[in-house]
Amino acid sequence: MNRIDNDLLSVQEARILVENAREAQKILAAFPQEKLDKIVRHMAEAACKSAKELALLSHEETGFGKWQDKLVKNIFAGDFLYKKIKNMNVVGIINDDKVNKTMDIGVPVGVIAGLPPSTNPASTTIYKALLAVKSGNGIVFSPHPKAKKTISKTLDILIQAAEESGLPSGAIGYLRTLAVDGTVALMNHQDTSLILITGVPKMVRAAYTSGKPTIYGGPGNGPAFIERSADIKKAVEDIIFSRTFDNGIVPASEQSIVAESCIAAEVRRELRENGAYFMSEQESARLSKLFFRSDDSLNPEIVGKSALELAWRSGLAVPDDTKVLISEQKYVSPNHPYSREKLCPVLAFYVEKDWMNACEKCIELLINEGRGHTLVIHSKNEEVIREFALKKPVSRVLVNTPAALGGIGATTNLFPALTLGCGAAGGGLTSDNVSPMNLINIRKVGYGVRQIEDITAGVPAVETAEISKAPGPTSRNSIESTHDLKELLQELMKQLKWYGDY
Ligand SMILES: CC(=O)SCCNC(=O)CCNC(=O)[C@H](O)C(C)(C)COP(=O)(O)OP(=O)(O)OC[C@H]1O[C@@H](n2cnc3c(N)ncnc32)[C@H](O)[C@@H]1OP(=O)(O)O
Repeated sequence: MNRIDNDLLSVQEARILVENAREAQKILAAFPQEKLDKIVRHMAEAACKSAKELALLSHEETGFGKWQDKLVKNIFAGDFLYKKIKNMNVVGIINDDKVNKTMDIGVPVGVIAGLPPSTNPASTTIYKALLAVKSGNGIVFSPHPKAKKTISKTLDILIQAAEESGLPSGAIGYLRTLAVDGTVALMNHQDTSLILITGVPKMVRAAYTSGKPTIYGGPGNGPAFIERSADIKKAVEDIIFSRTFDNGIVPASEQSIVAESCIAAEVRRELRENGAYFMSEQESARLSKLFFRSDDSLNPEIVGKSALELAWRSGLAVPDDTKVLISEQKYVSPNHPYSREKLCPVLAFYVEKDWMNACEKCIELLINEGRGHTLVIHSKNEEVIREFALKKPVSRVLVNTPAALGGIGATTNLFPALTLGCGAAGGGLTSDNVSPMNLINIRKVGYGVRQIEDITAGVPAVETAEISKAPGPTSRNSIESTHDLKELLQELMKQLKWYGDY
């Protein structure tokens, strides 16, 4: 098939998939929460059963990360996330305040366009599919072309389990013919209500161009600040663990360390003891040539590769037990390769004289890239932690934990999520760890009716304008004298009634 035929087929397919999902979602919208929950449970069980197979396939197909850590993430989505959402009320009456006489009704948004990244193809697909069904939505996926086999296989497993337990056919679908045109058609379709996208900068731009509400996991570039009161040994272990988890592919993970000068020597020593290799200036420059492509985008060749492989590729001689490559840096700039996100086990290392300067350095780094994402602080000083949390342009401040796992809610009590919102700071719709609650609209019901006397009770008389006594619309010319506010409101109510009668 030539490229034009492929593009046309993909567009056609996208249309049919969205229309099918729309029809199926109309049925799904009438399902009570318990019925949706039963389907979600079967999907989660099926995902866990195939977690290892999918982890291996993902690694084999993309070459990103480590299959063992991908297995952890698949189980995280299929089991840990499932346990978190299983008792949540998302659709129907989700809040009934009998005292204030208000009610919240969770209403599915409709059909979602889901785009998983090549870096976490199986786990993010499981996560998005569970969230969509839990919230009564249809979802049509556009698999990332570099992880097509993994995403298709994951979806085949989930769809079979879901449809066997009552999901209307077509509620979950995916494009078989992959092309940018088809993905754009999916996002632009009039029946697509929301786009849920993780990674892929070019597709994020296309999503925004569609004009549809878009929830996306933005780029990270989070620094880890080690403050003088920290348990340095534990902080370093956390950072190395996090930075090497799935070979540094999780956007919440640390991209740099900022240490106070009074503890810098000890931090360096601990880092070396835990498998960090501090590169010379020349070695740093050599390695950095691998980071970005000529169009300045991240080079996929380095993504999710081990420190040893990166060293080998750039001709650096490093010890065999090297886990992380570190470059000592002073300045932050958009053109500086060590000031940006790299999705591999490389860290920049900054030394600042005190926590206030460290605070500024972290802000500089985040403004440079990763605005709205995540930062981590290692400290026992609650005052510093609070000050840090108050000032940083991020949506997640993690304390004394590995950022890769803390950010996604594995080692913290944040919502377990594989799409981490970056809020307005990062140009996004939400700053949440995206949950099923982000995939519904909330219909508000107010039935505790307040009388006009209740509104005006205790309101002092004020200088104001009179409204024409005659029935009909008020005009500026009818302002004649002064009345108190209570009279004014009563007059307004009369006029509103007149409109009603009319
Ligand atoms: C838990 C989390 O939040 S996971 C988030 C992980 N973080 C990221 O993904 C960071 C941002 N991603 C990236 O920078 C890149 O995707 C990388 C570096 C990881 C991989 O880069 P690459 O292997 O070159 O793949 P890339 O994602 O750019 O896509 C390759 C091509 O497929 C296209 N493509 C991607 N997804 C789709 C899709 N669903 N449909 C059609 N085309 C697609 C891209 O537009 C791109 O087209 P181009 O070659 O014309 O530029």
